[in-house]
Amino acid sequence: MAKKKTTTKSKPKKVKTPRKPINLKLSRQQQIILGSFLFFLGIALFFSFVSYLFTWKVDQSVLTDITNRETPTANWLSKFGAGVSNFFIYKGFGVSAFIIAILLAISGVYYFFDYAKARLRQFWFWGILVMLWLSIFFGFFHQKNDLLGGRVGYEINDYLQDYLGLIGTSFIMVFLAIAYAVIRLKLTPDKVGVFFKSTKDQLSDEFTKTVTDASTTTSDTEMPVTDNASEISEIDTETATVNDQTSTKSTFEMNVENLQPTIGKKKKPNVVDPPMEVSAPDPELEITPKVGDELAIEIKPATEEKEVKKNLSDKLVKDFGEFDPRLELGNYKFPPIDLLKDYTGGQGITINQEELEENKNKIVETLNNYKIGIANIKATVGPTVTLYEIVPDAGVRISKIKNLEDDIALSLSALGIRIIAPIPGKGTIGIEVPNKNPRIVSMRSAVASRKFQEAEMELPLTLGKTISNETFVVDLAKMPHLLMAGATGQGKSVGLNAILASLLYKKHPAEVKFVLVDPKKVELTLFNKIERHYLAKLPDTEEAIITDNSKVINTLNSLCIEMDARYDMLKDAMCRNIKEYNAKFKARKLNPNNGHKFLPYIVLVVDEFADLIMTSGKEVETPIARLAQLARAIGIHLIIATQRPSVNVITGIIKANFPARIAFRVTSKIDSRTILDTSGADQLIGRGDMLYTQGNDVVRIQCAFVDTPEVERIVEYIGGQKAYPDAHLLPEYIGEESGTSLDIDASDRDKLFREAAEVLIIAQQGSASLLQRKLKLGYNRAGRLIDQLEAAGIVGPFEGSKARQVLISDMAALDQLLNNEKNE
Ligand SMILES: Nc1ncnc2c1ncn2[C@@H]1O[C@H](COP(=O)(O)OP(=O)(O)OP(=O)(O)O)[C@@H](O)[C@H]1O
Repeated sequence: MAKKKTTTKSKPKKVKTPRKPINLKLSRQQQIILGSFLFFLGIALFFSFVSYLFTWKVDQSVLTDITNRETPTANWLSKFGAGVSNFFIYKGFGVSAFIIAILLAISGVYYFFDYAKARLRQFWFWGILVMLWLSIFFGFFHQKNDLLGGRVGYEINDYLQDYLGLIGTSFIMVFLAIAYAVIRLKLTPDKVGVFFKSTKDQLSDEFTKTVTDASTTTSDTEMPVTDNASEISEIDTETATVNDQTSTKSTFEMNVENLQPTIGKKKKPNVVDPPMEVSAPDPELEITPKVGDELAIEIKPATEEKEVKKNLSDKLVKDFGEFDPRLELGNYKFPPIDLLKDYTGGQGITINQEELEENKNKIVETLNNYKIGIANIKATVGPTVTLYEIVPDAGVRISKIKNLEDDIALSLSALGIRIIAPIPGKGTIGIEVPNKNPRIVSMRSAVASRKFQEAEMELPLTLGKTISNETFVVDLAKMPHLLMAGATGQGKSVGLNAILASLLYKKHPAEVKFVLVDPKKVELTLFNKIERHYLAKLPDTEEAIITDNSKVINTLNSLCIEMDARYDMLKDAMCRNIKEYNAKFKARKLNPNNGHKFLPYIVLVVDEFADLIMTSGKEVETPIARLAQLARAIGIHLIIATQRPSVNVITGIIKANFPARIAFRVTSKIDSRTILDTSGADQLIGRGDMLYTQGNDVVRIQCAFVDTPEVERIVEYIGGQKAYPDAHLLPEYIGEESGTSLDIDASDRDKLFREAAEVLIIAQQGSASLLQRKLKLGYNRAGRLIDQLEAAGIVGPFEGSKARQVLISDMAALDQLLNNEKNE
């Protein structure tokens, strides 16, 4: 049992681990080197073999001592030549060993010029077969010459003859030769017949034509062909005979050869006599079957035109392979599934027959009390809820059952009863009744499910299990933004963690980046550990996780800048979405020198949206709405969670752009309507019980449970691995307020500017209250002075409750700074 468990554990891990396939393909350089080597090896063997044919007798005697440097050899390639030739020819395949040398040289050429290797494989296959055949064939002549068939040929031939005799062996050899001709040379008796016949016909045609032409021409004997004059006279006499005898075959046969050069040089003999039979086909002549010929047409297969791929991107991909965004963290290991806890102890759902029976009776009874008969009832047991599907008697109005929701709930004395009338696409009415002993759906079971592991999605999320106990997996990229709402303590944070964990289990750090906004300051802090792997932040900020509402505005605006930049890149690359763009970039079709780069998905998670809207209102809503409207194509997706699903938080513009919504339990029907546009979320039982909609159907899901220690283990596992040097940097956004304070003109400075600077430099403390005290100023003037000093670079930026840093160490440095300013 325990063993079994471990195997199921390791399986999904296997699926996830990004293993780089071993690339057996040779690079172009390697191909050229191998090609040259094989070519010269082939040529060397060829020369050795040729030389061996003449020198083998001389070298035979020294073969035993061939490794000795002093041994003299006659072969052109010395000891190497004598040795390999002896091996391949004498001990091997006889003279047919030349085929090996030729094959090696051809292979060299193929590799050198990078021709398709399929043909090369064919060459080797058939080459070796032919070599063996020849070697065995020459084995017949072993008595005459040892070298012809070599040892291999002789032995095989001898062996065959022992069993089959000379005749049997000969038959086999002939059979093999026929088989070769048919398979390799595609020769069939019909073809041979057609070939001979058509050659004959063609020749006869040509001859007829020539002869006819000749007959129509007068005084052709004076044609200006001097060098063939003797031939012409010869032909003339011959053809004269033909004319007389109505073409005797033998006569013409003699003439064909003589005729040809004459025809070629447009000499037209003065003869009219076409009938002829040609029995000497010229293999060089092309066969062009005539239309209407009763013979079979020979079809010349059209040769496939070779595609010329001289594209730069193809060359780059060939030389360097596709761009691999994971390469920088090539050794990154995805978190193993063991980091997650199994809350169910490996058990599935336990069905409590008694409970089912009891609930069924109560439902039937309640409905009967209202005179509603039931034709059929069926139960589907889920992790927390059981769905009773009823088919009412004919004629019962559905709305009547829907109105009885509260009565059924009362009679079942249970919270969280939801009536779905009718169940879309099923023609039944569903009554969801919570189980007495709900079962936790562990994140482990959801992550380990085949559905999640094999999900071919861009950003797969496993949210939990449906009522029929199926793992529910959706693609965030398709949503494309998600709105989550639910009263406090109903499982929102767990849901967010489940979503983040899903992505951590499926996506490499190079492929997805998170921007985490956590006004509650405690929910997402754990993810700090994976800052340099998975988080994105603004340049010059220390913490990647944003807990300060005022900074959220900058981040959102920065994301808008990133969005616009990505759109420009997509436009430039002529792609419609990030998927196409990244595919093109991976295929090296986009030049990084033109600003193109691999674009990771960016997922913005806001844990408490209501808080943000309260503090920043429009300033937050506008960029969020912009992102929600436009960012789907360029891979920025928003997940927004809120405790208070009221209309001033989830405004119309936000709702319109968040078609995918999750509702945990809420306190009122109105809240449920605000999130889902329908009631139902108010009847959930809490603890991860949720409704999910992506526009049309509402699905009830038990959210996967992932506890804080589990998340901690995951982030520690990831955080402990090699990371990028910094978090992913978003484009810089300069807020409006900061801009005004830095633009203060030197001429507009306060009269006390220099004095104030001196006070702060002496005290090395950049505080407005110090100026107030020392220079006896009011708060506003001191504040303005501090702003001017910051603009001049004398004090640092505002640091909350701490005093500002003084950037100038002494008076000399101050003088220098002010002088420099004057000179500018
Ligand atoms: N999917 C779940 N399965 C089982 N129990 C759950 C599940 N989700 C949440 N719970 C239980 O509910 C408790 C509260 O969950 P969670 O902290 O996610 O609520 P919340 O909605 O984020 O609350 P708040 O808004 O106050 O942060 C958890 O501690 C856990 O015991």
